[in-house]
Amino acid sequence: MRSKIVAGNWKMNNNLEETEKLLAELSAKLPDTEAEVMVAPTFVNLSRSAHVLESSTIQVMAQNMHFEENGAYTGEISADMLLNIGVDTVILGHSERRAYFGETDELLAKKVIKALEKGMRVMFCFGEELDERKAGNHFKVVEGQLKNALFSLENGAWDSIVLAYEPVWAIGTGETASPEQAQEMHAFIRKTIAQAYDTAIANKVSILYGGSVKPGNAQEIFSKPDVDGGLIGGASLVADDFVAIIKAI
Ligand SMILES: O=C[C@H](O)COP(=O)(O)O
Repeated sequence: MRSKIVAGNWKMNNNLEETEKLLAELSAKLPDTEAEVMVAPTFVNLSRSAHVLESSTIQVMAQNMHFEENGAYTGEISADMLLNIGVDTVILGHSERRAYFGETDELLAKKVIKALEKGMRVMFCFGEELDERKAGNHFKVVEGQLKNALFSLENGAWDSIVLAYEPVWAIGTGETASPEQAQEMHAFIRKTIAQAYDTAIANKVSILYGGSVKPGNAQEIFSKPDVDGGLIGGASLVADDFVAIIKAI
């Protein structure tokens, strides 16, 4: 059975003091849930967050990592460094990494392979731009992103993959995909995986939706059969909103 997951991507927000405050608030208000709850603070606050949440059910993720073991890569962080501070899940392929830092499917494939080789879990993000949807190319774009970055993985690798479909036009814009649009794409993603691998793999992978999920729309989006939770940006920075979204699942 695939897991339900609610994950907060804190992006480049919150200093150490603010991060600790948010973690404390979240820990105090965390509802009883069968869903996995995760947060991804910035790199500078990651070690402290992992320490604070050591005995919590809230998991800590990194927002990115490099595909090499170590070496002369100024500004970069390796898988081993993350594991060393107790972080074993990494977000890869976020549209902001693709758009502002030139991350391609080919580069992401290398990062995914390295993370899996190290025994990490990968939350792989992908999704179409507005012009691609308007042109009716969204299914093709999404299929291409999956194929280029993930479809050379062996069957067993899918146990460590979580997918996050994030239509770029819905990220931070307040414009959410309708629950029907999310369901349509998630069902398509599952079908595409079933064709490339098999139905058992397609049915066990968690597929999260991301893009302007808020307390007011979470329940309807999460009620769709192929939506297994959400990757939340802005609303995960406000403890009460994030908690309301966790309750919605
Ligand atoms: O990683 C999270 C997504 O980019 C969604 O961000 P958002 O909830 O602020 O639209």
